[in-house]
Amino acid sequence: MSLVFKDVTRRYGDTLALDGLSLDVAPKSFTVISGPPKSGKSVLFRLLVGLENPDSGQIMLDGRDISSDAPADRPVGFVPQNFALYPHQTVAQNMAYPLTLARFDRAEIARRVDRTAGILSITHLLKKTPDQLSGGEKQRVAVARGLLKDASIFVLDDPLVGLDYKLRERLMDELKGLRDELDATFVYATSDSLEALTMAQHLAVIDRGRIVQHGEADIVYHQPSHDRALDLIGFPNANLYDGMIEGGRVVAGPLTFSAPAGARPGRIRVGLRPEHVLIDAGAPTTSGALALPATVTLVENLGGEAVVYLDCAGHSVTAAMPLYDAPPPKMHSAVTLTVDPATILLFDAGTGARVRSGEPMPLAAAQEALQRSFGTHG
Ligand SMILES: Nc1ncnc2c1ncn2[C@@H]1O[C@H](COP(=O)(O)OP(=O)(O)OP(=O)(O)O)[C@@H](O)[C@H]1O
Repeated sequence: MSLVFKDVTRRYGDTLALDGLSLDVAPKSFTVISGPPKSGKSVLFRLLVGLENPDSGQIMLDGRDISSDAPADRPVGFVPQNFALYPHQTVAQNMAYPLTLARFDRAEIARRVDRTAGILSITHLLKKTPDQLSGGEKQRVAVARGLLKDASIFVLDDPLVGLDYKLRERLMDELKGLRDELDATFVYATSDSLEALTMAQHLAVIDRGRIVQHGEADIVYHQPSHDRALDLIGFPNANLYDGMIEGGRVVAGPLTFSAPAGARPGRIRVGLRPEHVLIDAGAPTTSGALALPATVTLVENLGGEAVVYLDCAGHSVTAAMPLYDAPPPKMHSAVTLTVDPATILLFDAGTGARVRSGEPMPLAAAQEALQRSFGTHG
């Protein structure tokens, strides 16, 4: 079933929660919507399940606008962010509650509860009450309740928030398996970009009520079409510097390098992923690589890799380095950073749209790209 948001706007007083948001969700995909807190994820979902109506715009299921249909008439299952289980009811009763309200017959309710409990491995919990469950088990029950509906689209609003990492990882795997089993479309919101990258087949980056980029997760990570997508997706955060193109050179933060052919002079934003900043890597192997003296200000050792924060000519630089063949540098030590200019991303300083290297983007094209990334496809 195809799901399309078309120019959807939702305002609360002075707050523009959704700002003409457009998004095509691929049928039967596992689509993750990732964005910072307050970017509009929950509001978008409340509109989709019918708890609220948009001020303008359309929500289309298989080409039909459902934005004013009653929630019960929408083939959409919902796992909300804040779930509450009724303390005096058993897990089975908690799960069954929405179906009981919708006056399903008992046999059908029992069949669905058993099936969904089986899929989520909570059959042994069905007779327990919520106070006998761990945090992870409660979350699993809440997910099960949302999946009980006979729906073709399931909406999960940050359902793993607050769980410890191991449990989250396991539940993430299970949710992906569930999508396959139910053969439905899953739309999943998270403000954790690592979780987004781990889970997503399709990734939509939301920022201030708009989709800034939508595509395969790999592409969004490696080819961000907008500086906000680079900034919001990935850990550690990307390096971003405002700078200028002048006399055929880009100067931004600690980086100075030849401007791509035909790049127009003026303001520019420059982005660099931490894994593309090499520390004491020896003589550069690529011609034109930048060699920058820097001082280590902080090292976070994550076991297999280290995140190293540096000062480079008065600018902060973050590097991520694997630790398999070298230990991390010492605090306050002087090091040399190597950066291959081919890994540096350029963005229009005004619109934030990506400027492809070697292919300067005139203003009109940049604006068009921005509209596209804020538009249906991204
Ligand atoms: N009922 C409401 N009344 C007023 N403002 C609201 C209401 N619901 C949401 N907002 C505002 O709309 C914006 C988007 O909120 P939303 O809850 O969708 O963010 P979110 O991306 O889900 O954030 P989080 O990750 O923290 O859940 C926020 O500025 C929020 O304060």
